[in-house]
Amino acid sequence: MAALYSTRCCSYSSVRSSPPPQSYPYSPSPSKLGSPHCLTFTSSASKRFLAAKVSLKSQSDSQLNALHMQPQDAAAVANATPVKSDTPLQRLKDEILSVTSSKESEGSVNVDGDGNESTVSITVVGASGDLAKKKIFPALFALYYEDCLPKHFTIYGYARSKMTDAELRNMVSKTLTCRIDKRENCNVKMDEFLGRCFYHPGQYDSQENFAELDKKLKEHEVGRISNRLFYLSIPPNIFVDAVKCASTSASSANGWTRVIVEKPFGRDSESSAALTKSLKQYLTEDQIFRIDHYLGKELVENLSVLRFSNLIFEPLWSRQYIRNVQLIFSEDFGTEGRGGYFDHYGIIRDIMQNHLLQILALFAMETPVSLDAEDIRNEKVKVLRSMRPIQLEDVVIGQYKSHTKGNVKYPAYTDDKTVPKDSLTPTFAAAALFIDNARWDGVPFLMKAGKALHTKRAEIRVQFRHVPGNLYNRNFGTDLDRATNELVIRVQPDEAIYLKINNKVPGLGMKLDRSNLNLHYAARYSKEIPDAYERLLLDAIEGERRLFIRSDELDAAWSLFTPVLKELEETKINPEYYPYGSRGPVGAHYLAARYGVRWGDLAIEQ
Ligand SMILES: NC(=O)C1=CN([C@@H]2O[C@H](COP(=O)(O)OP(=O)(O)OC[C@H]3O[C@@H](n4cnc5c(N)ncnc54)[C@H](OP(=O)(O)O)[C@@H]3O)[C@@H](O)[C@H]2O)C=CC1
Ligand SMILES: O=C1O[C@H](COP(=O)(O)O)[C@@H](O)[C@H](O)[C@H]1O
Repeated sequence: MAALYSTRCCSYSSVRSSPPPQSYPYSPSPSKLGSPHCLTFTSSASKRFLAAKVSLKSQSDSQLNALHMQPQDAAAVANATPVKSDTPLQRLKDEILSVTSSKESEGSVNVDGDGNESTVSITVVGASGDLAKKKIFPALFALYYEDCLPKHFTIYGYARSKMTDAELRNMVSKTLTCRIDKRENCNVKMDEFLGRCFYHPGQYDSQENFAELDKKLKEHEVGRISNRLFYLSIPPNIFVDAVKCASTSASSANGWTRVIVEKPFGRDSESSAALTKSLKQYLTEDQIFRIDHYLGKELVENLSVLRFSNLIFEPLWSRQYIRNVQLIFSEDFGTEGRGGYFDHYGIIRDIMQNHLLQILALFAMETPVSLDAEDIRNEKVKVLRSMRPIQLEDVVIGQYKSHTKGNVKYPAYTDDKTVPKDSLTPTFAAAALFIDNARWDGVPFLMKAGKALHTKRAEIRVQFRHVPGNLYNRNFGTDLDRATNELVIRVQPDEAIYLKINNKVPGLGMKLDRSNLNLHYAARYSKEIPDAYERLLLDAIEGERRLFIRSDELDAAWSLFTPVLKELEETKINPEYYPYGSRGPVGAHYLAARYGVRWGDLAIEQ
């Protein structure tokens, strides 16, 4: 369960610009801020308290509300002299006590019921690789810098490459950066952090090597309750071997063991189901944290806040007012260096089936019962399962070709040595999707994703319907589309949420223009936005599953895309070639036009 305002006590939560409202169940006292110990209390106890309060709500709303409970009050209730068992107060007490004790071994507690301290060991499997260097170690350092990691933690790198601890530290140190807005003691913190990083060389399919790792982890855990997180930052063909060895030879004996799995989770329904089945031989669903790093991005996380905590959006969030929704991803670089991987997957599997579809599900879901991970994921699955099968004619694919600009020659996709010269793999795709439910019936959700385009951007564009009988129609000439409102959620770069409205240009005449009501993050918030991997790693440590993909979500996502992917591949559809650095194939415009849509990112004023 997660709260709208972070319950985390580490300064990570300082991203918010104003304090939580008084009615929120827990505001950390200043003395707790920054203390690694309080991670336990804020994230676990207040969540459990909320769970207890929510489940009791139906019994006696007014009486419970009258209690004005805070976690400290909850603790007081829990310690109070027993009262008659049928009163709301006693029931609340029972609930708090039972929820607190039942899942203790699961949460990121630092102290168990008997006062024993626990420790978290994080093993980055594939530590010598690109993702580990680029994202995982820097994110772990950022969490350490922000005092978000538990007091007792150890980080192990594991890979086949021969490296000493010192060499790993040297490698990692080159990738660490300080926050732009927080540099105080950064070098000291870096040294401290590196001192907690170790390396163990080993094969991914060797029980023996993982048993050696286990031995080393135990030395660091010095008898404390051991919680272990394995991050699989390795190619997918070795996921199962690594999971088998980690779970049988290096899982925790007395705490939790969790495994973060990176995408790709298969390449179609069958391979994904096979992967899930294999993983579940060694892990329960609760132990598997399938990462989609787009879910950790600030503005994606904010989608629910925008929808469910502002009166003005949710009433408009349906076919009645929304004409179309656009999910746009573009990168201004190609697949250079990753061609081998990419050619096996293509842009639909790389971006659409996961990142864009996840955003779509969050955007379109019904109001969840609560912010609990299962409630949110239940609603997302419903959306995915309500989606109409994608028709081949609703998909456009493209591949970038070489282009010379000035004196620079940009390569074609197939110029990459690891890509077959005759590859038809799409580096661009656009698709029209539909959700056949009461809320979204008939509303096109247009997706567009591409590599080697003119810009790097990820955004959600919501185009609203025309104002019926608009008194000012004549001010817009024949182009009524220009008069419709558009909400843009710019996920990256330069995060922003802006709403295009019609406005009178000041003056004696009646001239209208379109202006933006603009929430520009850089202007509004002085804090640096944490990288998605920071949020996701912290959630995995805390056992928060809301931003990870459940297996039924994954199945539903693959069921939607597998048939059309198969059709594209079996019929060997030729991609439309577009120059490196361009806006992509014109076919995307024809596709949009078929549904009366104009891509929002083409407008002059964006
Ligand atoms: N890089 C990125 O930006 C992203 C990556 N991912 C996913 O994250 C995972 C890791 O990505 P990335 O770091 O780029 O991967 P790498 O190709 O860099 O591989 C990671 C490590 O795995 C080992 N390895 C590589 N190939 C093999 C092989 N064929 N057999 C056994 N071991 C191998 C290597 O370590 P050693 O030789 O030392 O054992 C390597 O350093 C992958 O699943 C990828 O799809 C997801 C999103 C983005
Ligand atoms: O998962 C992936 O994401 C990256 C884009 O991530 P971003 O956070 O930099 O926007 C993409 O380049 C890569 O192809 C894909 O596998």
